[in-house]
Amino acid sequence: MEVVQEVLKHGSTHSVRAAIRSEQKSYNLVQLIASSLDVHNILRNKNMTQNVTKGSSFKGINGTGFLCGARIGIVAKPSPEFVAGIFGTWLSGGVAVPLALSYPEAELLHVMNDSDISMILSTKEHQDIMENISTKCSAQCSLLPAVTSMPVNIDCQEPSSTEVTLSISSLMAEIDSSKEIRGDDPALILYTSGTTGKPKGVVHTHKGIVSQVEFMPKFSVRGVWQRWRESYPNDGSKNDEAITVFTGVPTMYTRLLQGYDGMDPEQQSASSFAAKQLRLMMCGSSALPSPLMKRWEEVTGHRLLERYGMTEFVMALSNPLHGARKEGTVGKPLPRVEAKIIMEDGTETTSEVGELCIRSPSLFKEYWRKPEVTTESFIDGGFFKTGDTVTVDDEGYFIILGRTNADIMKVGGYKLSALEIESVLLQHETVLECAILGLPDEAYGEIICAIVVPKEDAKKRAELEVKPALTLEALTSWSKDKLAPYKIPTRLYIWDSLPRNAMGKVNKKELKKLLGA
Ligand SMILES: Nc1ncnc2c1ncn2[C@@H]1O[C@H](COP(=O)(O)OP(=O)(O)OP(=O)(O)O)[C@@H](O)[C@H]1O
Repeated sequence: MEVVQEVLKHGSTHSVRAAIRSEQKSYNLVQLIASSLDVHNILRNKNMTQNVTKGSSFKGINGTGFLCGARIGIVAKPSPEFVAGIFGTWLSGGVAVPLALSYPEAELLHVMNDSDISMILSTKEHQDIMENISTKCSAQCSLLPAVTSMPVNIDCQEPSSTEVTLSISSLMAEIDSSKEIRGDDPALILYTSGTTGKPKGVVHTHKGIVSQVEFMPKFSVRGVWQRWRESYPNDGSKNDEAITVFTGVPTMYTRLLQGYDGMDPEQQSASSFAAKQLRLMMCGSSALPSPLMKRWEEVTGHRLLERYGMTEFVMALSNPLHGARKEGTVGKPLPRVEAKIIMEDGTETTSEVGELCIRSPSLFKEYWRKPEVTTESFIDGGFFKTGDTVTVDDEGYFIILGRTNADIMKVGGYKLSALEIESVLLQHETVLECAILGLPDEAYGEIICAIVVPKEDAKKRAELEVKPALTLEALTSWSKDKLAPYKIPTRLYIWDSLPRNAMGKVNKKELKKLLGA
């Protein structure tokens, strides 16, 4: 209940102000909370209380709220309905499981079966698909009610303060009547990207969520550039609802640059101008290669602020807002986050290479139904072992060398970081994207394999000349003065694209299996 109570507290003071803007409409907290209560009533009227008590198809955990911690799947694009769906679930004592629309059916079913979803709440546009899928995992389905938006001209029809106080207190009365939900109870199960195996359900508590906020819009290259240009037309004016902060994953910035390169000079200039006006641009979720960071700065004037996070604790390390944003690093621990590096022998280091361990107020509670994995993931003192190999520079900025079991290659006695080699190859004029992985080898333990996606113009040239866009010989000779001899790839594949998951990450474990076979 803690999260909802926090929202209600804000609702009492900021209820008439817009809390969310979506597709040119605004929604205030009273509207969101009222809609959450509708969701609460839908859940209540579905006879779920009875099901929980009888222990039938409805599987609850703990004894909190009338849903007793049953899992409710939420299927909606980023919208007020999504937020109301989550709040409604929490008001009812349920655990919300956001289901990504970009997941293929098999992955969606994995998540639904793994988290044992009792009910799916979806918006109308996804109703048919979800009703079909729900039959395959015996979940019930219901529609998320549309949230009423604020009148366009809020000055004319602003609700009176009495109306607002009444709305808030009647909502409070409803909520207080449900069983108590504690800060330590599960609130949300987020699934990891599945970069290194099947996605795991990460359980976050009400208390953990109160310590942070997050929102992620749908991504479209043309849409993003257009939104920035509309925000800041190059006559120097500024739109009232201008975007001021943008955050994305490295693949998004690569795609945005591709989109930029395809524009005519006039549109390029309008786009650069608009992007320059934003206050801040951030990047995270996978390594931001230096060439990409530099090119982005040339085009938009923004030195991307790189951060490091995981589903398990959301954000932990960050370059500073004010101060040096150092390329190739993810900065230092955020306030109230503690980070330490543990070497293979279990000792702590402040300068060597080792595994990053994090302790933070936003740390998750456990992996869903994986008690052994949960136990193995923590060390004494409640520090979480991230599985990432890192080091620190002499100013205390953390450098991510990669996932220990996917990005760290053991080649003839050397431990090499795939991320470091990828960052160098991206400087090659032909290379648009690349992935480096270690393939098993009898003599060396592993050999370095590069998969390269060539840039469009290089691809076209190669097709015309009927030869590969890049050869291993050419890459080797180009790499000689940039990489130590033992870091130069000895196998090269040229592909049209890299298989990426919903977060834009490459599953190297899968690729290794594929190429090893
Ligand atoms: N700025 C960054 N630089 C390099 N790597 C990063 C950065 N930010 C996040 N990461 C990587 O992303 C991981 C966290 O991503 P996420 O929680 O989505 O799980 P995943 O590792 O992609 O998938 P799974 O845990 O299912 O295998 C981190 O452990 C780290 O490897």
